[in-house]
Amino acid sequence: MKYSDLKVGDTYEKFQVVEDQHVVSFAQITGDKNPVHLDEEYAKNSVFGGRIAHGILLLGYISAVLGMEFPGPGTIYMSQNAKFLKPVYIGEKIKIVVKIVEKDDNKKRAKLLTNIYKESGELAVEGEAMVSLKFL
Ligand SMILES: C[C@@H](O)CC(=O)SCCNC(=O)CCNC(=O)[C@H](O)C(C)(C)COP(=O)(O)OP(=O)(O)OC[C@H]1O[C@@H](n2cnc3c(N)ncnc32)[C@H](O)[C@@H]1OP(=O)(O)O
Repeated sequence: MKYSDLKVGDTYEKFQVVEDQHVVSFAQITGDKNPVHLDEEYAKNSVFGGRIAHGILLLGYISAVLGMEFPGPGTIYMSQNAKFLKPVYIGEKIKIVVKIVEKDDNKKRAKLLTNIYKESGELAVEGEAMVSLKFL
């Protein structure tokens, strides 16, 4: 995709299953072995009632969309903010939505809405990213 192909309002959606192996691998890679992600018994007795995905793993799925699909290879992260509004459970099929909300044609940058929805349709992660698209 070229910078000139992208328009404000363009939207991309992707479904992603949060696999147990993703959570286990993420915990091993980063060292975040918080029992709410890994320990069934602990998580069952927590406020969430079951194991949930790391918030940053969820942002990783967004990163993968930005870097590989929309806008795609050449996209460079400048910033990403996020509010984790609802927990996402292991095995859930989430919907990732990326939308171009602003373009800066001089700097070839874009502001993106980056949201994740639960299977129930509830907003789980509300976020915004700024990306450089100079290298598309
Ligand atoms: C460090 C790692 O190992 C751990 C993780 O990664 S945990 C995984 C990522 N986090 C989550 O999955 C958490 C998902 N979010 C929630 O379950 C809930 O939002 C919460 C338990 C964090 C907070 O719930 P609660 O205390 O019940 O708050 P309310 O829903 O009653 O809302 C009250 C007001 O706070 C606002 N708010 C709620 N959550 C957030 C948030 N994440 N960020 C910013 N603001 C939040 C909410 O909008 C309400 O605002 P209002 O103005 O009063 O309406």
